[in-house]
Amino acid sequence: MAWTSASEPITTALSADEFKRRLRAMERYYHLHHPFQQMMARGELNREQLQGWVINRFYYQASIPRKDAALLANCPDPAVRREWVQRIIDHDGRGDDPGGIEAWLRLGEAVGVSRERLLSLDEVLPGVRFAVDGYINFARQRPWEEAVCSSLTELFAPEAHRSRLSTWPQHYPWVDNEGLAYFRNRLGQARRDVEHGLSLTLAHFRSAEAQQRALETLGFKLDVLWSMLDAMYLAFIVEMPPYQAVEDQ
Ligand SMILES: O=C(O)c1cc(C(=O)O)c2c(n1)C(=O)C(=O)c1cc(C(=O)O)[nH]c1-2
Repeated sequence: MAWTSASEPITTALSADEFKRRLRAMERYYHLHHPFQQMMARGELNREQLQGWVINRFYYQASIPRKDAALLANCPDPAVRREWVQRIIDHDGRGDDPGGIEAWLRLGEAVGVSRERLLSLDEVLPGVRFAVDGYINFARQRPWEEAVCSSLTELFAPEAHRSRLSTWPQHYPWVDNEGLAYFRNRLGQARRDVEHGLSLTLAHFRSAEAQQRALETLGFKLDVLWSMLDAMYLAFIVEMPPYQAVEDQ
C-alpha cells in the first residue's frame, strides 16, 4: 500500500511531537487528493456526478454515529465516553439542534436529491457500502483506542470542507448556498474532535510498536475514504457502474 511503503517503519519510540508529525504526514494520502475530489474542486463534475457523491457520502454520514456507538461500547473509561458521546449528538442532533445527518439531507435537497432518495440508500454503490461497513466493523472489533486513532483523518478534513465552501458557489451556482451548512458546521466540530482524538492517541500509543500500529490504523482509514471515491470514480466518471457490462449484453 502506498502509505506504508512511503513511511519508514517506527523502530524506536518517537517523542510526542515527532509522532504527531508522522501522523500528519499521512495527509499526503488523504481523499482530498483523489481525482474525484480534484475534479469536484475544479468544477468539472456535472449535476449527476455531484449528486452521486452526495448520495454515496450520505452512507458514510449515516454510519458515523453507529461507528462511534461501537467505540463507546468497547470503552470502559467514563471520562472518555463523556466526551466522545458528543460526536453521536453532533450527527443525530438533540433538542433544537437537528444534527449533521439532517444537515446532509438538506445538502441533498440543495443539489436536487430528495430526502427520500437519500434515506432509501438504494443508490449506494457496493464498493462504498463495503468500505463504510469496514470502518464500522473495525470499531466493533478492534480495541477502542484504535477506533479513536482511526478517526484522526479528521485532522485533514477541515481543508476538504473549506475547499468545498470556497469552490462550490463559484463552480456549482445552481446548488443552494443554504445546503452548504454541513461543511460550515463541521469546521468547528472537527477541530474539537481532533484535539480530543489526538490527545488520546498520544497518551495510548507510546511504544514504537504501538506508534507503528497507530500509523497503520490511520492508513486503514485512508483506505476506507480512498476506496469510496474509487467506487464513485468508476461508476460516475468512467461510467462503469457495477454489472453494467452484464446488463449491456
Ligand atoms: O468531508 C470530508 O472530507 C470528511 C472526512 C472525514 C474523515 O476524514 O473521516 C469526516 C467527515 N468529513 C465528516 O463530516 C465527519 O463527520 C467525520 C467523522 C469522522 C470519523 O472518522 O469519526 N470522519 C469524518
